[in-house]
Amino acid sequence: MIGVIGAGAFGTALAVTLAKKGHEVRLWARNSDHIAEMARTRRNESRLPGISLPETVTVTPNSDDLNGASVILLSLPMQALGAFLAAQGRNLDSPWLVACCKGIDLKTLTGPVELIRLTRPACGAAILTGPSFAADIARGLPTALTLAGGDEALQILLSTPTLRLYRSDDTTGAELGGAMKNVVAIAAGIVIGAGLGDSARAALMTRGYAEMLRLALALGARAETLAGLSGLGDLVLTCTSAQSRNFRFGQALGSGQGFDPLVTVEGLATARAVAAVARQRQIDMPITAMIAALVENQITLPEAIQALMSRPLKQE
Ligand SMILES: NC(=O)C1=CN([C@@H]2O[C@H](COP(=O)(O)OP(=O)(O)OC[C@H]3O[C@@H](n4cnc5c(N)ncnc54)[C@H](OP(=O)(O)O)[C@@H]3O)[C@@H](O)[C@H]2O)C=CC1
Ligand SMILES: O=C(CO)COP(=O)(O)O
Repeated sequence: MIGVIGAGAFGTALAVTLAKKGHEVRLWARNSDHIAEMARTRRNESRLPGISLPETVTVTPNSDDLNGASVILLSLPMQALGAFLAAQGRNLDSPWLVACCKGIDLKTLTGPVELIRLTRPACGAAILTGPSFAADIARGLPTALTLAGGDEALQILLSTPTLRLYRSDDTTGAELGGAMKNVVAIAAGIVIGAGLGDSARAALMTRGYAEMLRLALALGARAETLAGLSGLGDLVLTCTSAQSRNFRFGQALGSGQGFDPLVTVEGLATARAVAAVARQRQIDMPITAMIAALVENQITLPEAIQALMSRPLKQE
C-alpha cells in the first residue's frame, strides 16, 4: 500500500498513476465535505477536474490509515508541511517519507526534506520533484522526475509506465531547484504579462538560472543536479507554460489583473525565504530579491523592471 498526504492536484495525480499501476493507494485529505464528495463522485473535481479515481484509491480523513504503507508521499503546499508534520508527523509509520512539494519553509528557511528529517529521523527522507503538471501525470502523458534521497527499490516502486524516475543523492540540489524555479517563473510571467517580449523572457530565465546555481552551490548542491530535471527542466516548463500557476500569477501581475488568492502559488513565500537565505549568505540574487520586494509591496512593478535593467554592466 502507498499513502499520499494531501488531496490537491499533485497528490491526487500521483495517487491515480500509482493506482493504475496496480498499487492500493490511501489518500489523506483534511476536509470531510471534500472527502465525501470524492467518495461519492470518484473524482476530485475541485483540484484535478476530469480525472476518475481508480477503485483502488481510498480517501480518508485519518492519517493513521496510511500506517504500514511502503512509502508515504507528502503532497501539501510547502508552507503547510511544517505544521502538518508537527501535528501528525510523529504518528506516520512507513520506512519512507517522500516530500512532493516545492519551496523553502519561511519559518525555518529549510526545504521539505530537512523538515521531514527533523520530525522523523528514523525514516528515510526523500524528495520527488521535476517538470510535470499534475494534469499531465493523471492523464498518463509521459513525464520524468527526479527522486532524490531514495534507493533503487523506491525508484522502482514509484515509477509507472508513464512516470519515469531518475535517482539522485543530492537532496539539497533537488529541493533548491524545485523551489527557486517558481520564483523565476513568477518573474517570467511578469515579463510576458507586461508585454516585454520573448527575448526578455529568455534573458530572464538564463540570468535566473545563474542565480539559482549560485545559491545552490553555496549551500552544497551539485551543479549537475541544477542542470537536471529538478532544476533546469522544471525552470523551462514553468517559465514557458500557461499551465503553471506561478507563471500565470506573474502574468496577471504584469498585466495589472487580479488573481484568485486561493490558488497555490509556491513562489510567493519561497521568494521571501530564498531572499532571506541569500542575504544571510551574501549571495547576489537580483531577480529573487526583486520578486520578494514586489511581494512585500516594497517596490512597484515599474521600479522593479527599471532596477533590473539599470544594474551595472558586468561579465556573464
Ligand atoms: N499541481 C502541480 O502540477 C504540481 C504541484 N507540485 C507541488 O505539489 C505541492 C502541492 O501542490 P498542489 O497539489 O498543486 O496544490 P493544490 O492547490 O492543488 O492543493 C493543495 C492541497 O493541500 C491541502 N492543504 C492546504 N493547506 C493545508 C494545510 N494547512 N493542512 C493540510 N492540508 C492543506 C489542500 O486542502 P483543501 O483542498 O482542503 O484546501 C489541498 O488538498 C506544491 O508544493 C506544488 O509545488 C509539484 C508538481 C506538480
Ligand atoms: O511545479 C510544477 C510543474 O513542474 C507546477 O507548477 P505550478 O505550481 O506553477 O503550477
